Amino acid sequence: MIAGPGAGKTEFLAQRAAYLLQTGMCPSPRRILAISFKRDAAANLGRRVQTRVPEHAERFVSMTFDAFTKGLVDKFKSSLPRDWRRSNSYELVFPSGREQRDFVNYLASVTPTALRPALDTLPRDTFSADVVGAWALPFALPDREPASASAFAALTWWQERYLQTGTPHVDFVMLNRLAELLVRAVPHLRRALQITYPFVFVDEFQDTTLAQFSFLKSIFGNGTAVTAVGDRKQRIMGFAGALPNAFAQFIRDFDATPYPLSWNFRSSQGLVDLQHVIASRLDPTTIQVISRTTAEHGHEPVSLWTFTGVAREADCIAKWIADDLAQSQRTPADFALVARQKVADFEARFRARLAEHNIRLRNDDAMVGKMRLQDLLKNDVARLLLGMLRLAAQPSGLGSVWLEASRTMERIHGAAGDDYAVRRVNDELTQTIRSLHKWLNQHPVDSTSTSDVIARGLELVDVENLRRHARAAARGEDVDVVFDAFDARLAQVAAHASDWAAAFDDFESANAVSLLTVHRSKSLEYHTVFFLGLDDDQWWAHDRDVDGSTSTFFVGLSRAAQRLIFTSTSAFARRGKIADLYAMLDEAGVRERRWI
Ligand SMILES: Nc1ncnc2c1ncn2[C@@H]1O[C@H](COP(=O)(O)OP(=O)(O)OP(=O)(O)O)[C@@H](O)[C@H]1O
Repeated sequence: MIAGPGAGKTEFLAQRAAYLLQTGMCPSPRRILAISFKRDAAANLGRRVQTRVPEHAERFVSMTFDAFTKGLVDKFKSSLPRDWRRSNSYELVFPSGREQRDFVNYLASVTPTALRPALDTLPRDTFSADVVGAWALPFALPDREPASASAFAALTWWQERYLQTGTPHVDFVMLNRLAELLVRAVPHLRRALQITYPFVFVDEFQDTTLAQFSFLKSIFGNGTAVTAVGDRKQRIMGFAGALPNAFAQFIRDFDATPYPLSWNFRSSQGLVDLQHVIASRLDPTTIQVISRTTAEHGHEPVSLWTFTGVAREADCIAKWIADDLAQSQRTPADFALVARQKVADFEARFRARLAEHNIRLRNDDAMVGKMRLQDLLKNDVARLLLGMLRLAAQPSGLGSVWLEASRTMERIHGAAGDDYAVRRVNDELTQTIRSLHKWLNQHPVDSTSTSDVIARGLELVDVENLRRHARAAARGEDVDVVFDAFDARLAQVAAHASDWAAAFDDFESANAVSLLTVHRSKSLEYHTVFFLGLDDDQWWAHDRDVDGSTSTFFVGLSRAAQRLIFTSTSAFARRGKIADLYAMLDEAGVRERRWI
């Protein structure tokens, strides 16, 4: 399914899942495996299916590519061919672009003379994705040096990081390669996966890397119904090794039939017209999409606001949002501040200015412990813990929080569909919340450590059961990382809160203006989007990869449903590196408003 933003690709996957599960086309105990690139996208899709068919949600497994491959390796690593088996547990690492470049430089000193000239052809910035990711691990280590420079380079990478004595260091590309080797080396495992998952969905397929593609093909290339959805124009992971044209390769290798969609259910027509100008630049064959959303009266769909300085920008926008909220039914969560990459540059200023109007800001990109806030807030286990704490601190008026917590508990205890078990789980939840309520009353926010709160909450639920559930729901994800991140976030908000109810409310900041990068905004939507910083500072790397950068521009601007406002504080932006982006806005007739 190849279609533009807002066409309903994710919604289509949720509907297809409900259809396959309800009609028995995917009969119990078989499951659907849905693979996404972002944890948040995996959680969104899982939730959409949960809402539609709660009685079958158990059989819809939605996770990220990385969690799936890591889960396989963690569970079956003892079945790896002998040369690749390691007795030490590994350390997960994330090689930076610089490490990869340094490694390619280092190769020159160890590569046999005959292969040296070919070293220059190896990609430096995407070495891990393109070279290590492309090399299929042989069952046994070769006893002679590989004949090609890329195979030699990949093997050397494995030797330095994984095969030598000591703690092995692996990144997600290496985990992917190990998982691929596993399913090749253990036919029973491949067969078990194929039987368990007769249907596989892959969202955002345009961002698939070579390693992910070949892994998918190794397991599900034969006999499994694989549905890939995405939009070539939203390919924004080129820097991380996304295939140049994953769809063409998919159509060829999986013998797939492509279907286009030509509606946009998200954005009003004025926004769709702007999107068409940029889409046509990215793909001249793009068809004109029709908006299926009614434009609300009184809005200018797109505009460009320029300011004399950053303080003025934050001031005006905060006041404008406050006025808009006062005159409408909208809430702060209808607004997003999106930036190319450096959102931290905006955070303090906008937080302070919005606070003057009693409006909260939530930085979805902020790191809490080892997680991004957005991922933490979408995590099932974190949501359950937070839900229980919120219910304990504020026993009435949180019906939807109760419903979500009780549904999660039912899933954890495998109670869904069994009336007696459901009642028992709900009784237990009520008891837990009562007990927590008492405890919180005796331990005020200003004199209690947040880790004690978490420990108390976990004491009351069956924590081992919770761990098992978390492992099954998102294989490969470490629950302790979630607990640490939870603690970090709670400590952050508790420091300024007058009581626990306020702290837990602040934790989620559900009713806040979101601040996030374009990458984090992927697949999300907001009534009004401010696309901040249309200047060389945010877009400094535009000329290095104009297509990738224009796709990023496209992803960011297509999050808006009714209003999109670009902003700039630089008088030279129009004539700088992103002059071509400004030219597209001019072509689309976007009007500039100068805030003096
Ligand atoms: N058939 C439909 N009828 C009505 N609304 C729909 C339909 N399909 C999708 N929507 C709504 O349109 C919006 C966009 O849908 P969705 O998120 O599935 O789009 P997408 O194609 O995945 O977008 P993107 O590529 O931008 O992430 C959502 O609010 C969704 O609920």
